[in-house]
Amino acid sequence: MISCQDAGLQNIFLQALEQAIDAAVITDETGTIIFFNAAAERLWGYGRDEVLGRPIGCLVPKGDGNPADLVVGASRELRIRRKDGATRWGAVSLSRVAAHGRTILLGFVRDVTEEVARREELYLLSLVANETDRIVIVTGGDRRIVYVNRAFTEMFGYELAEVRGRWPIELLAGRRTDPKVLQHLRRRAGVERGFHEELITYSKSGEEIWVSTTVNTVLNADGTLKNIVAVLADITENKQIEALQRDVLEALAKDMPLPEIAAMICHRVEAIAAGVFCSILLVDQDGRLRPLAAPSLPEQYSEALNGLEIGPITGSCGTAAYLGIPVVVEDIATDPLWEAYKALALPLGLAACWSSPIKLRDGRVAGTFAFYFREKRGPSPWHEHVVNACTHLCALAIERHEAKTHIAQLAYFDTLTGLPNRARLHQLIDSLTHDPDAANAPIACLFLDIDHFKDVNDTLGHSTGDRLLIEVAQRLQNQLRPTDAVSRLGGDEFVFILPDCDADGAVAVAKRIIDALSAPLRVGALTLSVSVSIGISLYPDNGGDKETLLKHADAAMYQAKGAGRGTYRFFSPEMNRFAQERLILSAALREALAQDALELHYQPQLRTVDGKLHGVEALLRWTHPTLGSIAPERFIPLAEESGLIEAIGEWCLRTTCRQIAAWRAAGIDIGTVSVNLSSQHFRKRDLPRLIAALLDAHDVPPEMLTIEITESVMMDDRTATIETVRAVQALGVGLSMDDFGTGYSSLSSLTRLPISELKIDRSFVQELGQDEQAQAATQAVIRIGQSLGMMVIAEGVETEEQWHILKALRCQAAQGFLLSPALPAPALEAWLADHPATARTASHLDVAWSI
Ligand SMILES: Nc1nc2c(ncn2[C@@H]2O[C@@H]3COP(=O)(O)O[C@H]4[C@@H](O)[C@H](n5cnc6c(=O)[nH]c(N)nc65)O[C@@H]4COP(=O)(O)O[C@H]3[C@H]2O)c(=O)[nH]1
Repeated sequence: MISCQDAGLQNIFLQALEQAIDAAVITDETGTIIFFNAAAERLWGYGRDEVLGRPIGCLVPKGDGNPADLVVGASRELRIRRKDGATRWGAVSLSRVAAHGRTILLGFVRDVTEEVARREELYLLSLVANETDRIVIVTGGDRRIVYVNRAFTEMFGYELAEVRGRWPIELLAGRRTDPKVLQHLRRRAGVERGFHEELITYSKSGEEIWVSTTVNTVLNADGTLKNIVAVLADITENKQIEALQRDVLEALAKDMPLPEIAAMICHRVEAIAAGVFCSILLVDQDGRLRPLAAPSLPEQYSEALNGLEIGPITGSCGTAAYLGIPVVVEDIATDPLWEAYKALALPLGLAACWSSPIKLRDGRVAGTFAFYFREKRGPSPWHEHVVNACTHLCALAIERHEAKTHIAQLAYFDTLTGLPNRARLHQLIDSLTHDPDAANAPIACLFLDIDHFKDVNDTLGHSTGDRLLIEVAQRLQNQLRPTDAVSRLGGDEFVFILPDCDADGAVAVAKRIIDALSAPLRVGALTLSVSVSIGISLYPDNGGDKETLLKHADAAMYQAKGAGRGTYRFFSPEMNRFAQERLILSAALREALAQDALELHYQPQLRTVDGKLHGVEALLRWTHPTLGSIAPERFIPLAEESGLIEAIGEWCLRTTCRQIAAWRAAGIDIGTVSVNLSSQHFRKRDLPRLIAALLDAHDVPPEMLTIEITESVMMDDRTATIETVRAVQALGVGLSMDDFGTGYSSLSSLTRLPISELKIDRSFVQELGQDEQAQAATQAVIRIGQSLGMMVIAEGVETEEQWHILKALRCQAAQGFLLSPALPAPALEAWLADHPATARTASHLDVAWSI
């Protein structure tokens, strides 16, 4: 107990201690509690009776030490253990009092639990602000910086002291900062809560940093601005990748060549990912690596990889391409994948290589994208991020390149033979004739046409024709010097362009080509012999531009054809006239058809047995207003080439039907009328319908019409042709085989189609009486035709002798100048009137030679 000489004063002191706001605890020198005021009772939750006489240690949690050991005079915080088990914090100030030979310890304790908690919270918050990678900037209500965190200092290089009081935007914005974004920031900061912007900022040293910023506004209770809190993240690398993506897409849109795009990707990636050497390789169709870009690797390294076959243990790239998965080699020196190749990489200081396959949308591995490192290591997540973006970009670029190549292939190359096409040929001639280095150097242009190709197409079918063209193209290509080019213009026409080649050189090449093609070609199961006709024109003498050069070579080619085929001819000015004439004729023929200026003449066919009329052959005549009469042998091939032949055939059929109807109406018995149709008509399935409609429209009995077909129709084994011929025959119309014996057809093939009539070609007839073999051949044709139940008619009978021989050979009918040329309808009628002996009798149809 405290004793005091002045009991009154003692009492005052005790009252003061008792009523103190802070808890007051007094212990004696042994640490035993001798005083515990009311505030202490509240703080600890103990009544004083429960603690007086107990050691002071009972007031703090076990293990926190003895409060009596606290330094006297200093203020300390210690934990308080309350009676209810809760813990609170108290700030203790301790005094030692010595009087009357006794020493006591007086401790005042203030409850600071809330303060400690707030301080802890602040400490944690400061951790958040300072230990994060995010940059934090806080401004006051005047928008000037009051706080920046450690990340800010690390990123921008400014200490808090340097930036305090400055405006953040003015501090960080710079040359390339988007002014619009700055304007947004100024307008929204301090007004809106939680908005984002991305902008370029600048560090103290001037380094450009892309940041994404989130800005929050803190207001006072009265709504005035208290703080602005901006949290920034460095997105420079993402932005760099985005920029790279954008630039690659732009480059693609601008049609930048693939190697340039690849080099750009490498350069940019090396700038983003420091210490990396980039390499992009392509995988070709044979599974071989082809360097595309590796701008920072020595050229000889890329060259060494060129042509390397991909496989399961082929370094990083060859293996990645082979397996289709990324391959990480952290140590080239020891990794088995590099065993065979490390000697290439190690001397260059390349220690590690990580390669990823570039996969296209169809799953095909088109190439590899690789990172080489100088130290042994694998990729970081950031590297992976870059590579993911880049393999995607590379795939896009390669796909685009392939699509472009394919389009160019379609646009500039013939799909059948793979040779350059006409468009490419034009480009080539232009580039040669416009090359200032090769000014006036002669260029030879060789125009090739396969002889009788049409017959192959018509008789053996288009697929055989196509395969023949492929074989021919192959042989032609084998004749090329490295500087020469051969292209296919279409059909069976090929053009050679021989730079720096004079007339002698052109002859040598022409001969070589003719030779090369003279050996039989195997086309599937067939062996075919082909020959070519070649026209030669020379630049600049025969033409100073591509059109003229080609036109003149074409004209020369026609001369080569005319000279017996299988040979070559040089262009001469006369040929030009000939070629022009062909053009003029073609246009004039079209006009004649449109203006109904063509005519049909009819040549009588008489039976040899009694001289009576068997029928007539309708033959086309064209008289040009200035050029005069033009022979069908000139204009029919033109019509076939220009596609006019179909319309001409239709016109002939219509005119014939109309004429038959007119004769029938006039009571003139003309027998059958033969109309010549080209093989092209039989490829149209609507021919039977057309004939049926014309017969019907003019009320012509089908047996009065005979269609003359050529051997090429008979040999055409296309289903469409065979079906059309059969459908025409099914109408009741006769089918006559024209010019028999002049082409490829064999007698046995006669049975394939429902032929009712055979015409012996006039080349046989003209030899009758002079050549025994011709007579034997004619006889054989007559016999076989008749044995197949066909009518046999001889063409081109010009002499009595021929007529008598044919009669003796029992050829049933004949036509020819001896009897009558082809005549216009009125003239024919007059001829018939003048030759009453030819008049048909009712029984004559039954008369036929039999063998
Ligand atoms: N040397 C000689 N020739 C004679 C004699 N008798 C008739 N000729 C001619 O021989 C040709 C017979 O016609 P082709 O063999 O069908 O040969 C025809 C035929 O293949 C074709 N042609 C004629 N008209 C047409 C037609 O309307 N359409 C089609 N597609 N071709 C036609 O043109 C070829 C030639 O017709 P044209 O010049 O009219 O020539 C006709 C005719 O005038 C004679 O005694 N001696």
